Amino acid sequence: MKKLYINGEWCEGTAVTTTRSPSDLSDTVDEYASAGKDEAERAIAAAHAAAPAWGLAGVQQRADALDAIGTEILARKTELGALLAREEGKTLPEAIGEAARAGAIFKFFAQEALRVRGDKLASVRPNLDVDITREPVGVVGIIAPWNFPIAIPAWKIAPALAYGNTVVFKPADLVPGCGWALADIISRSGLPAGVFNLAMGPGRIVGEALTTDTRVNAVSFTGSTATGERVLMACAKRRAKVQLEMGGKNPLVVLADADLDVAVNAAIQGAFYSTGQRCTASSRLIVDESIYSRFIDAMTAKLATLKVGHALEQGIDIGPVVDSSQLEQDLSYIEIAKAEGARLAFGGERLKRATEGYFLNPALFVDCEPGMRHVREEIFGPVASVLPARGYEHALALANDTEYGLTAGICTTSLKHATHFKRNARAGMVMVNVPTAGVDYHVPFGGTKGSSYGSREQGSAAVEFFTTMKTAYTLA
Ligand SMILES: NC(=O)C1=CN([C@@H]2O[C@H](COP(=O)(O)OP(=O)(O)OC[C@H]3O[C@@H](n4cnc5c(N)ncnc54)[C@H](OP(=O)(O)O)[C@@H]3O)[C@@H](O)[C@H]2O)C=CC1
Ligand SMILES: O=C(O)CCC(=O)C(=O)O
Repeated sequence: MKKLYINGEWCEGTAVTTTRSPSDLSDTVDEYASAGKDEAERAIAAAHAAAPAWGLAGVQQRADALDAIGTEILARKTELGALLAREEGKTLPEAIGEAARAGAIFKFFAQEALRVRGDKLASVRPNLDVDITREPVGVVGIIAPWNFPIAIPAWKIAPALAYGNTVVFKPADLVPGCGWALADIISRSGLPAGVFNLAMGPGRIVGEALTTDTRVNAVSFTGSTATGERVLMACAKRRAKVQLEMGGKNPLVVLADADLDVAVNAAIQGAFYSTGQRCTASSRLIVDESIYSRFIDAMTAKLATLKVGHALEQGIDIGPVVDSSQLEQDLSYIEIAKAEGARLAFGGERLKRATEGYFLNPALFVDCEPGMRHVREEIFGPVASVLPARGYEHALALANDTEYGLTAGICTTSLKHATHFKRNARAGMVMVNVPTAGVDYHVPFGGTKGSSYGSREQGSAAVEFFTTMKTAYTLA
């Protein structure tokens, strides 16, 4: 059984979680210790005790530890990718790519640790100097989702440690294996005891402890809107710093002048790769009516060539849905869409394969209307809705007609429309002729409206969340 990591030691939990591969329910991935209230409390206490010394540790020590973590992840990316594919159901190439991304993130923040800047200004009063410096926030609680079980923890843990904070990390209960593997690597990086702690366990116990315990100074969360709001309320009540990345209902606009191959590739990758289980997925395809039928024909032809199957099998394009409740959610939205009058142009049915798993044929709904539930609500599966648009202005209005604002994409050969869309799409990230999903690791990530709350993650923007400013006045 894989254990919890608290105060530099591997320890038992109060329960055991057994995980199975969504590609093959007879394949038991492993058994993991699950923290109860006591272990969550011990992890928080360890991070709290370690915070003052780590906050004052030299930046070289932080940079060395992060670089060592990044090096080991990169050296073992194939093995980590195989674990990820087996546990979460992403295809092997996607999973290896995610592991490599996590390694690159640790290496990026190893360098960022050396670049924390301050400022020095003349005072408005005589004989005074003013210094502005950044300090660690203290103890950071990290609550991660299942859909990027290595990369998302990496982009929260790496900046937290780089800027001198201590960490209690709670992976999603569906994917403790990836969280454990990351913790195992971190445990060998030379960090002092208590600086990093792994508390696998249920959200309602470990997650709640992180959001309500006054010793946790900041919480970084990615997951559903409902849980995000709960986390926000608990943190706001005790004035803890909080950062939320939640849902998306991302539009991909395809204009009349788009290169059809580019548009179809962007739509297929953005909507269906990673089984559509990405907050950046293009779940709304908004297509100019003059190329509407050509686009749908090309999409259905391409969809018919995609292979859905076991995540570890060679040549598979789309792995299984992560678990039975996500599959139920996907299937129920497929029924809702049919009942709403959308036309199912492709897929939508459960598929049988050699192993028993949660395989779903990607679903493409066409002739959708903006008010339909499946067009407005996040499904988080391989289901996309096509809406016809009457020209650019109408397409932009449809794109912005959502309570979310994570990513927005456009396929066009017109510089004028691409430039206008970049300025006017109400989203935190805008893509031109590339899929809405799949982002770089060294630039800010986050959305507007209902998708995000708090300052941006990733890149040099991460310093905002993981540090606090101090202004010092000195008599010269
Ligand atoms: N935007 C995104 O990136 C993601 C969005 N989602 C959306 O969320 C839906 C449900 O997925 P699900 O995994 O259940 O998402 P959740 O929001 O429930 O889970 C995200 C994280 O929050 C934890 N958590 C659960 N309850 C609490 C709580 N009361 N306090 C603090 N933390 C808590 C979870 O722990 P535990 O796993 O133990 O429950 C997990 O680590 C999906 O269908 C999808 O729509 C899901 C994943 C990512
Ligand atoms: O699209 C990506 O690269 C990142 C997506 C993501 O962070 C998410 O789905 O939670």
